[in-house]
Amino acid sequence: MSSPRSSIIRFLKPKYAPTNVNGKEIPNHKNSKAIKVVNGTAAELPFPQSIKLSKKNMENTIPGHKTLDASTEINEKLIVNEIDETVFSKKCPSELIDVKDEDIVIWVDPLDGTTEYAKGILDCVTVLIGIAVNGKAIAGVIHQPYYNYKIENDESKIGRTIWGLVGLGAFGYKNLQKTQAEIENDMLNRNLTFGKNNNFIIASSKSHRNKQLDKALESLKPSQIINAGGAGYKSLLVLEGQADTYLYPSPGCKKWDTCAPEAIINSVGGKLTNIMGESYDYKKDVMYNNSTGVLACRSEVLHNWVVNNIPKEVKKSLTSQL
Ligand SMILES: Nc1ncnc2c1ncn2[C@@H]1O[C@H](COP(=O)(O)O)[C@@H](OP(=O)(O)O)[C@H]1O
Ligand SMILES: [Mg+2]
Repeated sequence: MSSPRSSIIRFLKPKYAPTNVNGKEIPNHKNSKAIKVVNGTAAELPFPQSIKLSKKNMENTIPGHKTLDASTEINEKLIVNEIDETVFSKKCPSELIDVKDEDIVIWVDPLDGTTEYAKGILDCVTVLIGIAVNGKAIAGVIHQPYYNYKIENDESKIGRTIWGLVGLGAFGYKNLQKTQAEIENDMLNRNLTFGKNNNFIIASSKSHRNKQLDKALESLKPSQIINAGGAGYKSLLVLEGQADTYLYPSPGCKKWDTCAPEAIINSVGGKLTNIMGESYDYKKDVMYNNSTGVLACRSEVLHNWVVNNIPKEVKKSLTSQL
């Protein structure tokens, strides 16, 4: 049997993946001169220099708008050489041990929550690294470089890294301390009903609001709506139970926004798909846009309910644009 070090799990350790981008490498937002705001979006950000990618990564496919290609010179100082042995202390699921490099595609968003970053709303900023095998989101890293920045003066305590692997679980986040059966039962007990006021919380876009979203919210009638920036951040709200659902019934999110969140949420028993309940394909030649929206829930029961209760005209408006 192959050693776990030759398996997919090696991408989740700092040596080969930018999992260890800590607050020190992310420029101090207040002193950064590199930000210009163009049409509400930050341009000329000091990324991707702050992402550490080893040359080894370059042998895999890393599609994306803000990513590096194989010819890019990488500053040696940015390459992480230390090994995080805690990752290797976990057992790689047997079906992933012998995955071939050519079947792996890595989707990187070096800065998710761009609009919020430009506005200084720093909790929402994440670095996303999603690993797909044969088109399926299998493993992911969400790094939140400014986590705790409002309450913590000690720089070493600012920032955190959450990672997950389907078949193994997720690590580095505040676990709900409930079994998946308890989470599912809790949702069943809420008796969600179409068009009635329902006891659940939806997180959705702060900076990309639109008619489809408003229409869906009108029908689902959640008890609370959290408007927050970033696909990574909203996925963390779902992972940690601050929101029950992340819903974005609109095109705009890209594969690099959802690959890592999908893998992490799926790895704990939740589900991230398009609004029809279908998983996205993360092969290297796919369209970058997630044109049929995003729906993530920590509970599969809730996920099914939302899929079945998103108004037909909202679904139609997305599929008719394909
Ligand atoms: N209508 C739209 N146009 C462009 N990008 C969009 C978009 N809707 C969502 N996105 C992208 O999806 C991610 C999550 O969006 P939101 O914060 O609105 O939920 C953001 O990634 P980036 O911040 O990496 O650009 C954002 O740019
Ligand atoms: Mg993004």
